[in-house]
Amino acid sequence: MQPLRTNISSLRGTINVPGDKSISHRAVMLGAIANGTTTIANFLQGEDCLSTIDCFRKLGVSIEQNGSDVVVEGKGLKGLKEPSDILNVGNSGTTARLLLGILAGCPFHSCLIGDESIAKRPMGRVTKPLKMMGAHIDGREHGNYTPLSIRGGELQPIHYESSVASAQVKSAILLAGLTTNGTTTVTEPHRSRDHTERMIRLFGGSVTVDDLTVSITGPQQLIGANIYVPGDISSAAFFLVAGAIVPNSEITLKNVGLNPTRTGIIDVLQKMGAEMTIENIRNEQTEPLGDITIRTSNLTATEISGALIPRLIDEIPIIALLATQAEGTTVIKDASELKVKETNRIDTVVTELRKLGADIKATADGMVIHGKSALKAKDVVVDSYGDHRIGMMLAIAACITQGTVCLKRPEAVAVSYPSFFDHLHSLM
Ligand SMILES: O=C(O)C1=C[C@@H](OP(=O)(O)O)[C@@H](O)[C@H](O)C1
Ligand SMILES: C=C(OP(=O)(O)O)C(=O)O
Repeated sequence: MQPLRTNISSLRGTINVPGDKSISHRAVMLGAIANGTTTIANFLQGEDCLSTIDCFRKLGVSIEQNGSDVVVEGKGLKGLKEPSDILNVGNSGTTARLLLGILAGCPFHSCLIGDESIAKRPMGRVTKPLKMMGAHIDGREHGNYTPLSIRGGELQPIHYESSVASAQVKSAILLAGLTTNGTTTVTEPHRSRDHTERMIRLFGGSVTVDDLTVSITGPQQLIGANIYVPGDISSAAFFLVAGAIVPNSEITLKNVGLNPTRTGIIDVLQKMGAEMTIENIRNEQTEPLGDITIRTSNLTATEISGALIPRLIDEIPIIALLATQAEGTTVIKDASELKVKETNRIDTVVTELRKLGADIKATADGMVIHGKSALKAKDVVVDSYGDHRIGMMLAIAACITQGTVCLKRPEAVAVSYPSFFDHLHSLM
C-alpha cells in the first residue's frame, strides 16, 4: 500500500519517457528470428519486455542486456530450439500472442503460461487462425486460455478476416506467415498499430498494406538491424493528462513516438482544447517521434469512438480521468476490448474513479463521464488490481484530489513504466 501525493499545486519540468513497450517487444522477437546481430537502444526495461527476453533465452537465443541497451544474436527463422522449460510471459499479452505466432512455425513442442491476469485473457483470437495455418495448439477451453501447449511446424498461408482491430492478432499471423510458402493476408475492421509491419521492413523483409489488409509473402529471411526505440506515447499519456489537469503546470516530454496509429491521445487532447505544442518532429529509422509540451488547460467534453479507439486503446483509463475535468459529457464507445485487458478496464476505471467522487458510469462498450467534478477523498484506498495503467491513472488522479488516498498494489506500474513514481515526483 502506498500513500499517494494529493492536492498538488503544480507540475513542472521535463521528462524523457522510457522506450515504447510494443516496439521493444518486437525488436527482441524479430532480432531473435533474424540472421545476424540486432542492437536495441532505449529498450524498455519494464517487466513485460523482460518477460519477452526471458522467453527467447529459453528458446536458445543469446540476449545481452545492459540497462536499456540490448544485443540479440539472431538464430534465423529455423534456428530456435525446443525449450526444456515452460515459457512464462508474466503479465504480457503482447508476449503471449506474438510469441504464439512465432512458435506456430517452429517444428517442436513448447508450453506457454502467464500470471493470473493472462489466464483470463482470450488467446483463441490468435490460436484459431494459427490452427487454420496448421499449428497444433491445445490448452484450457480448447486453446482459448493459458496454459497452452504448442506443436508447430510447416504452415499454410491463409486469408484471415479478424473481428477485432488488434495488432497482436495481426502480428501473430504475419509472424507465422513469414515461414509459409505463399501469401498470407489479414484484414481488420479498423487499423491497429503497425509497428510489426514497419519493423519487418527495417529487417529487410517486405509487407504490403492495402487499406485495412496487410499481406506477407513467405518464406522470408530477416536480417539483424540496429534499432532505436522511441519513447512510449502510452507512458507519456499519463503526464500529458497530468499537465493539462493539474493547476499551474507545464510539462515537456522528450522523444515521444508519434506513429499515427498510436496518436489518438493527441487528437483527443487537441479536440478537448488542451494547450499543447509538438516540436522537433523527426524520423528515427521507420518511426516518427517528437517533443511535446503541455500546459494547464480549460477542457471541453468530446466523443471517442470507432476508428479512433485502436489508436488510443491503452490510454482510455487516463482519458477517463481527463474527461472528469472537462466541461460537459464525454462518451467513450466501441471500446469493449477494454474488458479483456490486464483487468476489465471499464469496471476498474469506473469503480476506482467513483471512489474519488467522479461522475462516471459504465456502458456495455465504454463509459460516460460528466464533468467537471472536484475530486475528494477522506482516507480512501484505491486499487490498481495489479493493472499498471490503472495504478498510474490513480496516481495522477490523486494529484487533483483533496484529501488522503492510498494505492493498493502500486508495484504494478513496473510492467510498463518502472520509473513512473520517480518521474512524477520529479515534477512536483
Ligand atoms: O501489439 C501490441 O504491442 C499491443 C496491442 C494492443 O493490444 P491488442 O492487439 O489486443 O489491441 C495494446 O492494447 C497492447 O498494449 C499492445
Ligand atoms: C494491454 C496492454 O498490454 P498487453 O496486452 O501486452 O498485456 C497494456 O499495456 O495496456
